[in-house]
Amino acid sequence: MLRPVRTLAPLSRCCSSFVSRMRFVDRLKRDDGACAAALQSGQMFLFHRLAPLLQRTERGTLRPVARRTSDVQSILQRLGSDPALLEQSVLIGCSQQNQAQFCLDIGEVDQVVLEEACGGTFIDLKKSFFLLPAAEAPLVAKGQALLRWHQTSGFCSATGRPTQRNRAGSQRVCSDIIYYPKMSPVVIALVSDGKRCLLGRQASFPRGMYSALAGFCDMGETLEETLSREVAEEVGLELLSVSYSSSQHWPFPHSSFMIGCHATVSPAHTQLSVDQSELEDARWFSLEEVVTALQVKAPPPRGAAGLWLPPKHAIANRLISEWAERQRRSLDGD
Ligand SMILES: NC(=O)C1=CN([C@@H]2O[C@H](COP(=O)(O)OP(=O)(O)OC[C@H]3O[C@@H](n4cnc5c(N)ncnc54)[C@H](OP(=O)(O)O)[C@@H]3O)[C@@H](O)[C@H]2O)C=CC1
Ligand SMILES: [Mg+2]
Repeated sequence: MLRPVRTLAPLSRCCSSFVSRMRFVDRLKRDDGACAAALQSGQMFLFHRLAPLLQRTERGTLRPVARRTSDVQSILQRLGSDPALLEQSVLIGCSQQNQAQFCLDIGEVDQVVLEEACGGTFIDLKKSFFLLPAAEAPLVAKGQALLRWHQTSGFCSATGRPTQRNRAGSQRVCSDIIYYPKMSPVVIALVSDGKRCLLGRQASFPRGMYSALAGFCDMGETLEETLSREVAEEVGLELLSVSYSSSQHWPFPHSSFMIGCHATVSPAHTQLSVDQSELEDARWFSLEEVVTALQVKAPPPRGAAGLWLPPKHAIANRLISEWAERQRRSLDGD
């Protein structure tokens, strides 16, 4: 059963400005002239070979550097780069101040020279993502995903000819074939037997880290079918129920659309049969273990036991936190 559990409060609070920003972005996707004009007065997030330009904050976190397009233009001129590079910029959104936001990969220019000119450091997204503010990490991830898509979609898979992009970069075209940016749908679920929750780890995860079970949707499957199949394949259990929680764009390894759910199994059928080719381990964890792990801020030291959960930016963390909160409330009789 699908049951939306998240409300859209921020939309209703600033509805008119939200509507105008969304319509503005939509117009820029459709109107190349309007998009070119918006670029001139827009904000630019720079990348170097898909690594975003970031600055360190006093608190030890990172934040993306947004430069005015005119500044980027002058920097490119000063460095002797082709000003036509700006035409490769891709629209990623609109700021609260109604300024169009773009991203651009300047991989052709020497990284160190560019960092000095722009004031920041290009840091691999895998290393920086979890140090970015929750409000800005999705924008950086979206920019990287769109730039990657353009870098790998230069040719039509039907005719072999070069594809042409619109000004916003929201599509690429070869005669009458239109290509749109691609995402892979993934279902992720926190499975519970009523008292405990099920977490698994892949051999590639950092030491001690366990997460909710996830799997890519096969062609033709519903969300519920994907989840039932993945849980059966990975841990040998049959689901009783599935409810939707929330979703997230996930940039690793490429663009996935993560659909987050809660799922239950019968408390009478909880014996795990882990497919070792997919998971290194899967276990049932008590509420107490999960609550303790949610408070752990850094990975446990080498050799130390203890559960470590995915960081806050990951939807897995949200699902685990929701489950813990619900369990706590039901124990308190709320
Ligand atoms: N944000 C979050 O909180 C979390 C995000 N995730 C993300 O969810 C994704 C899926 O989880 P995972 O358990 O690995 O998935 P699966 O259990 O589906 O296993 C991954 C395997 O599925 C195959 N596969 C099928 N379709 C695709 C596709 N479209 N793209 C890539 N591989 C595909 C590949 O196998 P083969 O190579 O043999 O073809 C791949 O190795 C991962 O990318 C992971 O980063 C996972 C957990 C938490
Ligand atoms: Mg999986």
